[in-house]
Amino acid sequence: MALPGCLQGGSAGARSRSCRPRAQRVAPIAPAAAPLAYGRRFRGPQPAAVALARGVGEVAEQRRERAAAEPAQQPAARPAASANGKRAAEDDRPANLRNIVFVSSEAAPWSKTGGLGDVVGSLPGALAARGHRVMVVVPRYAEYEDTHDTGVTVELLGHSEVGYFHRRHKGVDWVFVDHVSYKRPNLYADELGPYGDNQFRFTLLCLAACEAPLHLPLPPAEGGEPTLYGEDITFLANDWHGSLVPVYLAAKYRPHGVYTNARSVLAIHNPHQRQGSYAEEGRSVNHLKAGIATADRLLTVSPGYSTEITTYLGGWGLEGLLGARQPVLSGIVNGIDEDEWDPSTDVHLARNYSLADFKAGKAANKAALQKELGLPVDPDVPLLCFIGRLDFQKGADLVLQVAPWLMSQGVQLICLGTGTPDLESGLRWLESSFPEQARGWVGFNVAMSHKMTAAADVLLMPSRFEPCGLNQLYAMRYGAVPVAHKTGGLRDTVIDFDPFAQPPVGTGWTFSNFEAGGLMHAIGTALTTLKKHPGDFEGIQRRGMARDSSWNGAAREYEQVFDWMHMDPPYCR
Ligand SMILES: Nc1ncnc2c1ncn2[C@@H]1O[C@H](COP(=O)(O)OP(=O)(O)O[C@H]2O[C@H](CO)[C@@H](O)[C@H](O)[C@H]2O)[C@@H](O)[C@H]1O
Repeated sequence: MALPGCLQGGSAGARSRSCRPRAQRVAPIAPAAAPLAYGRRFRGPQPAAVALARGVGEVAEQRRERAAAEPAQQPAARPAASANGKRAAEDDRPANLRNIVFVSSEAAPWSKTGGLGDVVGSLPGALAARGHRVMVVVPRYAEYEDTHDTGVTVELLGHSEVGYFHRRHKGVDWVFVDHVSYKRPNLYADELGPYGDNQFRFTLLCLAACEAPLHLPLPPAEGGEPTLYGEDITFLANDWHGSLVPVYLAAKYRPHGVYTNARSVLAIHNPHQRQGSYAEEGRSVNHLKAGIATADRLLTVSPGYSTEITTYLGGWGLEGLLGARQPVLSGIVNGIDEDEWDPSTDVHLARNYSLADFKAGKAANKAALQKELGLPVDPDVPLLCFIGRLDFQKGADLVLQVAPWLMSQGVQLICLGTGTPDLESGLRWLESSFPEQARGWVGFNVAMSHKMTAAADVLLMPSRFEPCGLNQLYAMRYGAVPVAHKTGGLRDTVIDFDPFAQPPVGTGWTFSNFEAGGLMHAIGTALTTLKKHPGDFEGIQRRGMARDSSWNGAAREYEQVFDWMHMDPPYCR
């Protein structure tokens, strides 16, 4: 297949006029020598220079010879060992065990600005627990504790030398790419806007991730000598930051016989992200578009959103391309990190609780939060919370719009978020206008987000669009009832309460019209149910808490996508 037009004209990092870089551009692909021990470097005259001189074709030929002489470790032969000592149940073992490499700009707990960090912090562990060998490649934004320098460095994009730090945690190889451009106070932007070199920074990440399985000898989960992941890789690239992985596989590696058995999935968590100053206005290369055009499979984080994204209203200008690739576009609802978000063990809570004693547990957490924030301590006043980025997506403006009406309903409202200056000012206005009833916490505070989720009766999620949404999943697990806009993943995960169904069904309320009236109507119904039909409200809480939000089910669906993908030839050859 010819490479699509969006790739022609070069990328921010490679500035090549052609899709296929010349042989000398691929120097970092190391020759297939014996596996490298920790501490050996690619810099200097040896491997990189040798690879340069030989060209990638020769390197690939050597790999094949070596593979014939020493058959590579077959992932499928490994036992389903795991992360936290957990093992996939015997009847729930994946048909094919794979070498999976995540490429992401964030992974909690090391780096997180939102839901992407949560997902990449927890899904890899679930896949490792099912027996896969899993590596996650993320930037090394800071000096992370408990990571060690592998000593391996590779020179990429001309003169940019990256190093690799490593930690084995929850059965996963966490690999941190070290480069000076990642060492900034924030991940993507400062007060002047997105960093001007973001495209370079994440081009570098993609290349470093492509090189890691070839260069980085890591100890296998079951112990023993370090081995390379090799070439038989399932890449899982996330958002625009990882989008050049499929491009490089298609344009740089496969044409030279490297990664011919590798495949790539592009997971779209949020297409409405700024990658650089002008990128989204079409005046620059669009990495996400390039990834969509070249990945073997596409994923979004809910079935609902996978449909919305192919429409004019949800595609952010990419709906045509996404529509054309709809046959390979799947939607899988996120799971949650059940260790971090568990009310029975959560270290941030004033009192831990479970389904058995949730009413007393939530009452204790509500009182503690009211006291901490200087609100009147009152068990009977309904407590509504909002947590999220203060931007166009999350609909904080709608919450502020209905706030005066809400206050007249005799509730307490706590909002936590950070984002655009106007909405941050809005939170301050809320608190100063209604000091007896409202708090607006401007900032990113994980502990506070846990406390609020435990204390809340109702969690507001009036997102304009929402690929999946995690806060409503956390809320349900903590017995807070979501009131959400009926969009994307919120539509898929929040089931409207139906008091007439036998037995009653529902885990919250949604509203269809994105306007103040829609939100007020849904909140009004929730408050009436809470006050006048407490038994019904408790049933909603119980069903939410019992909902299965584990990653294991989602991991199974990911495996299905991987299996389909590996049955097909590469999309771009
Ligand atoms: N001020 C603050 N203080 C503390 N914690 C805060 C915070 N603001 C946000 N958070 C936390 O950040 C996470 C946000 O996750 P979401 O899924 O709701 O949104 P996000 O839009 O970032 O993610 C994108 O990717 C995810 C993952 O796929 C999709 O679910 C989502 O729809 C998509 O937009 C939650 O863990 C939340 O608690």
